[in-house]
Amino acid sequence: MLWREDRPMRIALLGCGTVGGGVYEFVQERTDMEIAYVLSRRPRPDLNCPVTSDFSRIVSDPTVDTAIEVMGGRQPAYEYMCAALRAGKNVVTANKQLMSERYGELVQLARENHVALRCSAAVGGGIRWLTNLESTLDMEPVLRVSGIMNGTTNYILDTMTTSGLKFEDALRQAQALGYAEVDPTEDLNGADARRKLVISTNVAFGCVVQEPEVTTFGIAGVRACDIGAARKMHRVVKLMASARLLDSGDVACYLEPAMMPQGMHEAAVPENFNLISITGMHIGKQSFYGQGAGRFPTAYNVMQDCLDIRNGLTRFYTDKLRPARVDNSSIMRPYYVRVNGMDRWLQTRIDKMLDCGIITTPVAVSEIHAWARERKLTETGGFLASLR
Ligand SMILES: NC(=O)C1=CN([C@@H]2O[C@H](COP(=O)(O)OP(=O)(O)OC[C@H]3O[C@@H](n4cnc5c(N)ncnc54)[C@H](OP(=O)(O)O)[C@@H]3O)[C@@H](O)[C@H]2O)C=CC1
Ligand SMILES: N[C@@H](CC=O)C(=O)O
Repeated sequence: MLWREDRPMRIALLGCGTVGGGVYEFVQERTDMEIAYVLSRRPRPDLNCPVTSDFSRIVSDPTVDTAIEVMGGRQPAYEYMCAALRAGKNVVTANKQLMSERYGELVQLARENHVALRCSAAVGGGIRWLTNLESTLDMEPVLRVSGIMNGTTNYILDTMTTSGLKFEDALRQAQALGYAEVDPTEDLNGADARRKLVISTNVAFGCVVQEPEVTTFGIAGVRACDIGAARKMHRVVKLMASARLLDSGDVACYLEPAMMPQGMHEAAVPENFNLISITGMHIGKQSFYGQGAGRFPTAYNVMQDCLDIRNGLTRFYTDKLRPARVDNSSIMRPYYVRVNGMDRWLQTRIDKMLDCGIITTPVAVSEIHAWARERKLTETGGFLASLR
């Protein structure tokens, strides 16, 4: 690691949009850090530091000790992160897409080059979730992680529930507030939360699971009648991520809407907030709560990672990279299902008819997700949610 205590930490800021702009502002107020470069593909007369579109200038500058990647997307972010790690620079990133898809490879690369790789803002926005998970792991095995991991969808579900806002209007507001991904379908179809779940699962259980194995159902199909059906059962619809270590060493790992009983903490999570919980062997359940998206909360988490590095941290959250499979066949739950037209599979699983949907008898997560995929449930205007 190139950190030297006799001068400020010299940061290359790769991307200066919602999150990067927040980091830029925070650094202006400090003397222990400075922005050596902003990488931008267009002129930025608003910035008071060197701006370049040439990444090779950054990576070859030995005075830069830390690269903050807040550009997002796969390329060129992946290429730049790898080059920075190989050049012996610490990397702090908020990029859940890359950290999920390239997890083992990036962790290994950081290890080989003896530099820190931190991605706290990639899960939970402003919540110090991954660092708390790391601390727990120093003490005892983690058995489960679960919670609300996407600010945009929580904002949509919450405003539909509490203010009766229409889905489209709630999404527009979430976008205007800077919560949504560049392509908001990644929030709505669960892809964004799945990435966060994969990173959390890998860190929690010291494993590497493959993203496509994590069965996912998003909230793109949710309608006011689904919110109403939940309310009649004294429940609230939330998008829940869940992972559990199985006796076999594999993991149950899935993302789906859930109707949470009104008394549960998850049911009360408002706006863009996230709530993520660990279940440890001795501590039981511990939850972490805060804004899951937005400029300053996310930039705060990036800054905290930089401070950890400045204080001498040189590693990732775990060094265990054990390959694991996903197996969701042993988790059984009743589900609320609203579908356009009954079929044989669903017919045999009806427990209760509601005004606008049905409640099933307990069904395995793997089975109902496979059915929903085959039925193209979202595409045909349907919806499902487990009953917790
Ligand atoms: N927004 C949020 O609440 C959160 C975001 N994140 C993650 O943080 C990352 C950044 O998100 P966010 O700030 O919202 O995104 P923005 O789109 O607001 O900002 C991205 C910035 O990166 C720049 N950029 C993109 N591609 C390139 C490139 N090839 N070369 C140089 N600059 C480039 C863009 O430049 P230009 O202005 O020219 O388009 C823009 O300034 C993403 O990985 C996202 O998933 C994580 C947690 C929360
Ligand atoms: N689009 C994401 C941003 C933060 O990760 C979200 O809404 O949670």
